[in-house]
Amino acid sequence: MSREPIISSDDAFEPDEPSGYTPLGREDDQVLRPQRMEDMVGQREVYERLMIAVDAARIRQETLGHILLDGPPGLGKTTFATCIPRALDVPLQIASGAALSAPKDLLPYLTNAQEGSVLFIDEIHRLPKAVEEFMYPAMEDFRIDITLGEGVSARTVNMALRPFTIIGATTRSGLLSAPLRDRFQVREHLDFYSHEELTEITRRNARKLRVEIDDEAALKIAICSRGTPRITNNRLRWVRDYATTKAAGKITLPVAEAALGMLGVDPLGLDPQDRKYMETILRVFHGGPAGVEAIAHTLNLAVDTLTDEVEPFLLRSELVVRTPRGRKLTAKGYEHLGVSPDAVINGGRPRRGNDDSDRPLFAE
Ligand SMILES: Nc1ncnc2c1ncn2[C@@H]1O[C@H](COP(=O)(O)OP(=O)(O)OP(=O)(O)O)[C@@H](O)[C@H]1O
Ligand SMILES: [Mg+2]
Repeated sequence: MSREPIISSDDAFEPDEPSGYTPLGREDDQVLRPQRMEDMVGQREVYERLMIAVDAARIRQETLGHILLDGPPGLGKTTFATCIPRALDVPLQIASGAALSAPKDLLPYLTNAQEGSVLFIDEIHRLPKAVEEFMYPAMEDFRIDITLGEGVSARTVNMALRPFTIIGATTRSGLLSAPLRDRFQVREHLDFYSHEELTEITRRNARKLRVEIDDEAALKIAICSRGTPRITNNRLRWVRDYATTKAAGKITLPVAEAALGMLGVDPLGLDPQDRKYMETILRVFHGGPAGVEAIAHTLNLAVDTLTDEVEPFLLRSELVVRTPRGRKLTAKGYEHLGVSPDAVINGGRPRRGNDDSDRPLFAE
């Protein structure tokens, strides 16, 4: 089997390389992304199961079964998908479901796939039906049917492929058709990270960015990260910038609090967009239930942005619930906005006759 990695393992970042070079801007993304499976923090059960599958494939010198990773954005789907081929020491090709509009777009990836290699298809729920159906025999039997010519002279040629692994990633596993979903031998759901896990990610990444950070400050950044490592990294970079300009480079708790306060991040880690979403349900829809399209239109946001990026963490935090009739604030949601559910009638104004009728619904 020919196994030349496209991503070589020697571009892995060495945290203690003595160059004194401090990476800046977008390069940080690559620096902060774990390069090996062992560097991944959290998702322990998913990690253990994937490692068993990877080790078994390696020991038996077999091709790894297809893997589907789903979960909200920024939780590590792409990171797992790039670490797995490294662990197997096999090449990786990367494609996006949105860019594969016809079977011919997928063809080069399939024919280029070396034996045992990995083809990562991001946003796999965006594959058109025709491409999906074209993939079925490729995934199951490692062969494809290609139609040559048109009309009466058209004929179908059956072409064999080298056995390879597809890793699919999606934020919307519900949109995947059952036949496609069933062709993945391993299906893993990534969930939000705990504060402890995000604290560990903050500490490790502060070392990589060569910035000093207190334990309380690391915990504060973790709590303010909406359970999401990508947000942890963004918050850490912002707090580092703030510390560089305002606090001689060291991240202490007051520095982290001041920097996060400037971003409008509240004690639960919600950002202004999260609060605007909750306030819209409260003010415009009287606490709900409200349809997601109506909320999205009011906020001038795409429905996908709401359902994929904003809602999962708020649902998970039990600030909002999804009911058959739409989204509703929970008691915890009202409490977080500093409003009593009883106050929300008559178009969001306090109850008539209430002594506090001039009291604003939102604490200023
Ligand atoms: N388990 C982890 N340990 C440490 N850092 C992580 C972990 N998972 C993710 N990260 C960090 O979070 C960033 C975002 O992760 P990643 O790109 O893998 O998310 P994703 O699930 O693919 O998101 P999207 O759905 O938006 O594509 C990574 O660059 C990495 O730095
Ligand atoms: Mg990704």
